[in-house]
Amino acid sequence: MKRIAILGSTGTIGVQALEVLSQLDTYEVVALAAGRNVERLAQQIRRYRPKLVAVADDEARRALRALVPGDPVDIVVGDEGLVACAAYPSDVVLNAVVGARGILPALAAVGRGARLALANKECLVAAGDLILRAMRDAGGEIVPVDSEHCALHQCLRSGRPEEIRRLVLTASGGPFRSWPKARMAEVTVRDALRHPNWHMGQKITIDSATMMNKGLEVIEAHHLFGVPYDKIAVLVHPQSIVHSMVEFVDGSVMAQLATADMRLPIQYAITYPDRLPAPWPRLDLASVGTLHFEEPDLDKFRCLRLAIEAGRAGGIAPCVLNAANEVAVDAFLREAISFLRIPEVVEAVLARVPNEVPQSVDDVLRADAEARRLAELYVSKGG
Ligand SMILES: NC(=O)C1=CN([C@@H]2O[C@H](COP(=O)(O)OP(=O)(O)OC[C@H]3O[C@@H](n4cnc5c(N)ncnc54)[C@H](OP(=O)(O)O)[C@@H]3O)[C@@H](O)[C@H]2O)C=CC1
Ligand SMILES: CC(=O)[C@@H](O)[C@H](O)COP(=O)(O)O
Ligand SMILES: [Mn+2]
Repeated sequence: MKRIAILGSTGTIGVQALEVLSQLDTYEVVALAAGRNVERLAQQIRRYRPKLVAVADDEARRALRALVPGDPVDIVVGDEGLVACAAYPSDVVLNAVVGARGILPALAAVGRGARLALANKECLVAAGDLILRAMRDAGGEIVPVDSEHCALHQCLRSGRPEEIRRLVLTASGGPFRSWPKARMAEVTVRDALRHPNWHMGQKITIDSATMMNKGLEVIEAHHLFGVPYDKIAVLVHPQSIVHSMVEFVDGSVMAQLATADMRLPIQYAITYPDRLPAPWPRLDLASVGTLHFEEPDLDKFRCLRLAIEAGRAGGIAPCVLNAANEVAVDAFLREAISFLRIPEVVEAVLARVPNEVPQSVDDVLRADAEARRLAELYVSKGG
């Protein structure tokens, strides 16, 4: 049996991961971490019998303990709890928490040489250089769960870095791909939460609607595959069947295709280098008929442009972009700001924080906190 810790076990990725593990039957779930959904976490504890669980705070711990009164499981809290779950002895840590909260557990996992199955893209955006360095120093590894990066990982299995001409990340374009720019001022939370192809948590669904998700993924790809920004392209593909492609120097293009089902990348990241049979529906290209592609509109989707610029700027700019975006998305979901204010808040915060190269994770966490403070100020100005 291999041992696995799942961070974000109550979220959309976490729940699908436990479903995948139930079918594999060769993994022992040793640790689970979640935020405040203690009812779902209690069910998971009863079924998977982890040794350690983490929840967001003491209130959640009390509520969880009341639901599993006689269970021997240890319950820890907060960011220290998340790190304790990542540090708990295991072969694989699946990081599927949302947001920059994923940085410290990612460092804890790769820093002890474990495999990090990575869904939490925000940690690489904010602290990619530090996480990659910690991974190399400890001999750990990262296998991406994000569907595009899982696709690229598969396309690159037999390739050498010097053979890559460019990575092509596909993007669905989100629910507003075909809306005229003038109509974007009318976007409601309900509209933005209607992703055309994927059922995901609220934060990433809004990121897909602004196309910030694709910008974060460009930065994620830069770190994961060590490819410079001028060799990473974004191509809109509304069907989300081609999950990404690699163009090689001789003109060959390798693509990975599959139905839009995250159980595949989750299983791949856990079992790699093994590719195991799976029960989910297969791709039927004859019934799909035609695959459609188009260029992204960087004028309509300002978040995508901002993210690419922050990635190219490097230093703490991607961390600042990410933190400001988290605050702005949260405010949009609370209906405190409009959809079009999201890029405005991000751009204003980026302009206020001087860029520098972070030397340590403390530098990153300080920049994250400062960007959040400024973003809250812009949000409180309303609009
Ligand atoms: N969903 C998808 O298909 C994809 C997701 N990703 C990435 O994976 C990550 C997770 O996404 P997704 O599953 O959609 O998100 P969800 O919102 O569905 O789940 C988020 C998880 O994080 C947990 N969490 C929230 N706050 C805390 C906290 N303070 N401490 C500990 N845990 C906390 C939540 O716990 P609780 O609910 O108990 O509060 C939940 O388990 C994101 O980074 C996303 O970008 C990447 C590609 C695809
Ligand atoms: C499933 C997954 O990996 C998401 O990141 C997805 O790609 C979002 O779709 P968009 O292409 O609309 O951002
Ligand atoms: Mn993705």
